[in-house]
Amino acid sequence: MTIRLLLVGCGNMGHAMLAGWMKMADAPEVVVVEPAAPLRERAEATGALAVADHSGIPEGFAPDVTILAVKPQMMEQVLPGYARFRDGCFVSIAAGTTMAALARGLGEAAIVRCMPNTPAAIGRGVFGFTANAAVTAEQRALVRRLLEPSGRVFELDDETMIDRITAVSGSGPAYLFHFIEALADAARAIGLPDDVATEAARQTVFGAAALAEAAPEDAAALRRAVTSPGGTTAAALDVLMGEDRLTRLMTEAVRAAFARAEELGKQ
Ligand SMILES: NC(=O)C1=CN([C@@H]2O[C@H](COP(=O)(O)OP(=O)(O)OC[C@H]3O[C@@H](n4cnc5c(N)ncnc54)[C@H](O)[C@@H]3O)[C@@H](O)[C@H]2O)C=CC1
Ligand SMILES: O=C(O)[C@@H]1CCC=N1
Repeated sequence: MTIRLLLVGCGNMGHAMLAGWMKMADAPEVVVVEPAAPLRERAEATGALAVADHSGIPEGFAPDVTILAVKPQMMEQVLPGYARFRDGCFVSIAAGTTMAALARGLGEAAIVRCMPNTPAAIGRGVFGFTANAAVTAEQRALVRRLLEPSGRVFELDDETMIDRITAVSGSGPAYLFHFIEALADAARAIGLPDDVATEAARQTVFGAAALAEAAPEDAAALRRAVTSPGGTTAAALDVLMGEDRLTRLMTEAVRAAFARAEELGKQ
């Protein structure tokens, strides 16, 4: 049976998920609500029907799943327009927005909090999700059917885990993108031509990530295989690993993201 989806908000993350769904062999029927005309056009190019607000949703469209993909700060004002779809299940992807806040806007409803990431657009996402007590086994299976083609799915039994995974995989792609920028800047700083610096940094991250996925060894073993005793890598790793510098920096960054998710939940 074709899944009927209502996607509310088709910005960066909403569109990434939409792109993933529309590549599924049994692609769902999707109605998108998005106020920005260029983003509606982009959504329609995938095969979805896009409307500017909830009053434009076709009469009789009864979504199995309503995905709430607006900014956390918008959620409170957006929810009342969708409470009428509570025969289906709701999936919020907003960082921080709590189950309690979602239930205040939607009433007694089956609600899933999910944290995706943008590589979902190419089937390489990471998703954490947690469901409230009203979500049936069928609805849970439906959510998995929607997420699994787009990446790795982790069901987490405690809502606070969603704020934690937000700080790791939700925000994580940005950390890696910044790593590429930083490596390219460092390459320029030691005199590589600009275009070589940019491409060498990008390709090194792609190659290393692909190898980390394909090789049977774990990351530590792969790192050791690059590191000749007394060689160049050891000199660089002394800087990164000395006093656990990079681990401490990553931990500080991830803690900041987690704290922000918790703060967003209190607004
Ligand atoms: N960007 C990312 O990598 C990730 C984002 N998220 C979450 O996804 C949600 C959306 O984030 P982004 O896509 O980055 O933001 P965005 O700003 O790109 O997308 C939000 C979209 O909602 C639309 N919108 C505003 N008011 C609306 C309304 N009343 N009805 C329907 N649509 C409306 C906006 O026009 C915009 O296109 C946020 O809650 C964020 O926490 C979660 C995981 C990763
Ligand atoms: O930055 C944010 O708040 C959202 C949530 C995870 C990724 N982007």
